[in-house]
Amino acid sequence: MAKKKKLKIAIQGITASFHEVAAFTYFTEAIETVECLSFHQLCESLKHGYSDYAVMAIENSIAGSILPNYFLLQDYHFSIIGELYLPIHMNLLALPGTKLSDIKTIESHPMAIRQCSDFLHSLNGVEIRESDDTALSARRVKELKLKNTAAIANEFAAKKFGLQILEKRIETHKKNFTRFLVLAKRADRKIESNKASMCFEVANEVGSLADALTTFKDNRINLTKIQSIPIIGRPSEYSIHIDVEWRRRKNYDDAMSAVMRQVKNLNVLGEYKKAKVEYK
Ligand SMILES: O=C(O)C(=O)C[C@]1(C(=O)O)C=C[C@@H](O)C=C1
Repeated sequence: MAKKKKLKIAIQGITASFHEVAAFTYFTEAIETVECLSFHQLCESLKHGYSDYAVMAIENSIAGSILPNYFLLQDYHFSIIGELYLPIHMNLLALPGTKLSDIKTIESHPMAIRQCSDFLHSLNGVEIRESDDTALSARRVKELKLKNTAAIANEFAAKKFGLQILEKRIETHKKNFTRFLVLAKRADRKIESNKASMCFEVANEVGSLADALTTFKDNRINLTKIQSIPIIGRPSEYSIHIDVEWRRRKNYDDAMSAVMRQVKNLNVLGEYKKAKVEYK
């Protein structure tokens, strides 16, 4: 029997990155990951068909929204077909035999650095360097035998690249999670959805945003996220991104047909199944 082809999933970062963990956690079928060293590259991979889906971090419970990714969602017109909340545990990794006092430089992905700011502020005289990916930083320490550099990454990266964990769980708050979106080129009509993401613009007038949000409230639609996104070239004007969830589909449909008349440039970015936040 012919072997079933594995789904190709674009991830930001390399093997053992948090994106790879997110991809293997979300998909139950056989997958292979397509490594991308930026979120822009990840979108290009999906756009040109080098991957079937993409997994994209969108917000973190310590570091907040990844604003550039909201722009990418608007620009690429992909469909959000799912989401995942992944618990994030950060570790400081170094070559075996290294002591914390040997470390002169710490490098990692900027979102990882922001999640460990309390720990990093407690160190003196250590240079913090941003990289494209947590796992890539770990691999660099190993491959270049960097004796005075440590990487912030997960425990899989420690194992994969043969590094020692110098400090465990250095995230500023132990209940730390990153929300990832699963993107496809087209919407999947088979998905039984109870959550949606959308963006729109409102007139710069008293109450225009409040009116639109009240429409959701009146239809018993729960707002789970609101993010304003600057409109480039129109200073002080914003596009509003919201995530909403519902119990009864009819409530959502009713709210949408009313909201459509209250806002401009309404763009539904995806309807999908809401994920649970499970702390470990
Ligand atoms: O560097 C990684 O390992 C990533 O997968 C990127 C990323 C991010 O973009 O937020 C993913 C999860 C964590 O929040 C830290 C970094």
